Amino acid sequence: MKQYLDLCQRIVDDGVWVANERTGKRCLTVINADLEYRVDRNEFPLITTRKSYWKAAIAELLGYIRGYSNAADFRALGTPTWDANANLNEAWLANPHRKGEDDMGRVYGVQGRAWAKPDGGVVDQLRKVVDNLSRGLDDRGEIISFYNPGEFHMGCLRPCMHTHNFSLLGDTLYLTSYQRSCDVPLGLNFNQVQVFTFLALMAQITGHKAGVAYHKIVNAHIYEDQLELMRDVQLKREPFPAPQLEINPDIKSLEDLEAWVTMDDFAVHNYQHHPAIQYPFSV
Ligand SMILES: Nc1nc(=O)c2c([nH]1)NC[C@@H]1CN(c3ccc(C(=O)N[C@@H](CCC(=O)O)C(=O)O)cc3)CN21
Ligand SMILES: O=c1ccn([C@H]2C[C@H](O)[C@@H](COP(=O)(O)O)O2)c(=O)[nH]1
Repeated sequence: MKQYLDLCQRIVDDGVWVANERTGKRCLTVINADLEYRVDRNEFPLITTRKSYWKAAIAELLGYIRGYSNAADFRALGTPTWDANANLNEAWLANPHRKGEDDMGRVYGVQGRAWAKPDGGVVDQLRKVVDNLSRGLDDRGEIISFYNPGEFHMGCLRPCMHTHNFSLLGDTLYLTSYQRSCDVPLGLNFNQVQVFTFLALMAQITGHKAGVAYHKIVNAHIYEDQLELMRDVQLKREPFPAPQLEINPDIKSLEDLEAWVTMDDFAVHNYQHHPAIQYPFSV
């Protein structure tokens, strides 16, 4: 929690105002942040200085793992977080590649599970990583990348957390995740949960111990209409100790994640938090 608050304070103290054309808003911005999550100690990096809707964050991750491309599928899993980008962004609404209500296009999980090959067929990046790790192999390229510039025009948003790189040291699995753009009040609250949970789940289904997850962020920002709430409310609060994440031990394979897992297979223990803060969301 301290590293999150330090980053928020750093943006407030040292951030530079940058105009963002896509949203028409200004963002207070810093470049480069390195966060670490101790999955080995089960220190779940949930924000405690406001109520965090962690189930929605895990639902998003599960949707990416399943390769979803439709906001309705995300809603069915338990998160409305893709509704606005799928249905309220003018540029995407006018895009001829959009296949109707709720379509997100070729974003995130579509690239992770079905990256189109120029010579036909698709690459299932996640399947390859799971198969290698399951037999104890780290080929130094256990990478899942959602960043496909050749298909940006076919999706509602470029991926923000764009690359997940897994590593094996002995029987311990590590994850390094890269994020190009981070809405610190809203997005990071979710992304921390996702990086932690992704490592915990991958360790569980490939039969390894979970180690540390490293989260590398390039552009970390607070939108102008979020600043007051962050500076004058959230940053004035004292954090509570980290809670713990419990994952149903019956989840043993990628097929389990695809077929039957729901948010009921996740529980958080000892989550003490301050009251919710509703931050404005920029589409
Ligand atoms: N501007 C922006 N920020 C983001 O963080 C973001 C995007 N756009 N677009 C793509 C996804 C969608 N994400 C989202 C979208 C909404 C919330 C949100 O409204 N969170 C609320 C409540 C969530 C709930 O009730 O389930 C929160 O208080 O955390 C969070 C992340 C993260 N990403
Ligand atoms: O997982 C996510 C997804 C999105 N965001 C934020 C970061 C930015 O504020 C917007 C995306 O806008 P771009 O113009 O494409 O950078 O969404 C996030 O923090 N985490």
